[in-house]
Amino acid sequence: MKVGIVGTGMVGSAAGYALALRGGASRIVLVDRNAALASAQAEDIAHAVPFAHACAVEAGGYDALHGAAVVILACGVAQKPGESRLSLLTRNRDVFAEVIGQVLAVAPDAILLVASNPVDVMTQIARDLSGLPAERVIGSGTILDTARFRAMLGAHLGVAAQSVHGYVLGEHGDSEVLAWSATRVGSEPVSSFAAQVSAPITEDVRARIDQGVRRAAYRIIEGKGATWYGIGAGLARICQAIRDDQRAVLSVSIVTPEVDGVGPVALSLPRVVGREGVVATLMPELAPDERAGLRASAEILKASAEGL
Ligand SMILES: NC(=O)C1=CN([C@@H]2O[C@H](COP(=O)(O)OP(=O)(O)OC[C@H]3O[C@@H](n4cnc5c(N)ncnc54)[C@H](O)[C@@H]3O)[C@@H](O)[C@H]2O)C=CC1
Ligand SMILES: CC(=O)C(=O)O
Repeated sequence: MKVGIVGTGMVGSAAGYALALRGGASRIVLVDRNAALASAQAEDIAHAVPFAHACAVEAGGYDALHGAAVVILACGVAQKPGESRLSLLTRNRDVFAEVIGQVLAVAPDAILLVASNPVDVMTQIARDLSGLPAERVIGSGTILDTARFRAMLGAHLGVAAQSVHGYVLGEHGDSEVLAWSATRVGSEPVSSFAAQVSAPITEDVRARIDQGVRRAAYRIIEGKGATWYGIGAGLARICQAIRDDQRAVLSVSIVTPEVDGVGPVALSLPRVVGREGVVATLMPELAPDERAGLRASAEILKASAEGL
């Protein structure tokens, strides 16, 4: 499967590297308005290939995206320390207005995989600009927040993150909702598992994990200027689900007709991802406070999109 990446800064290059290591693509094409950067990133990633899976890595102009099955959009500006994701909106909207027509001119059948922030509203913009069906314009959404939740909860419980089955819903951002009530570890509800391993989820533990997940990007950006490894791996994971028609349940963002009376709005819910993009959406059973949080998150995102 050929995967294009437009925007080859920290996120785009990390996605390319993760794709090469995981074997998520047979051909990776890097495009950036800074052509020298795209070339250098392609050459560097290509040097990881002998240690990983067979794939071709190259840089080029938009014409090199011809035949791509997925095009990752990681172009535009990123947050500075203390900045919110939503503050990037008008700047990245202008970038997408320039980029998406050029992508679709050569790769009209590609699934668009949006990473640029604020990723939910950017997904809605990409959908509007492209005219593609909603299920083929996928935002990475909370795939990263879900990974952070699983990592932190797994560490608290002393269990592999892979055995934690829980999701972060709504906005990839400040209003996101950790769906504690729908979380299981192995086959057990999280509270039952926590009691059995003597690691109870007290109010303090819950608040620490909640803030740890919600504030992760701010913390990491404060320390190293940007985040890239987690999202790079998440983008590669989504590509694998598409390439292999895995029907994997991932928390990703697409334009959704209605969430608790609010919509249409792009936000994350657990969704089944396969070759055609998102093929089904699940609404977890949530506690009343989580449900109210999800509705509030949807309202914030809808207002941001309408404010443009
Ligand atoms: N969805 C998520 O979970 C995450 C999203 N992000 C977002 O990803 C985006 C990229 O972040 P970074 O890679 O750190 O930024 P970066 O500044 O390192 O890279 C952005 C790249 O986009 C390119 N670019 C800008 N305008 C362009 C245009 N019109 N056409 C082609 N290329 C263009 C730039 O030349 C640059 O190489 C940001 O919006 C950031 O907030 C970052 C981390 C996680
Ligand atoms: C920057 C960003 O969106 C994140 O790391 O969550």
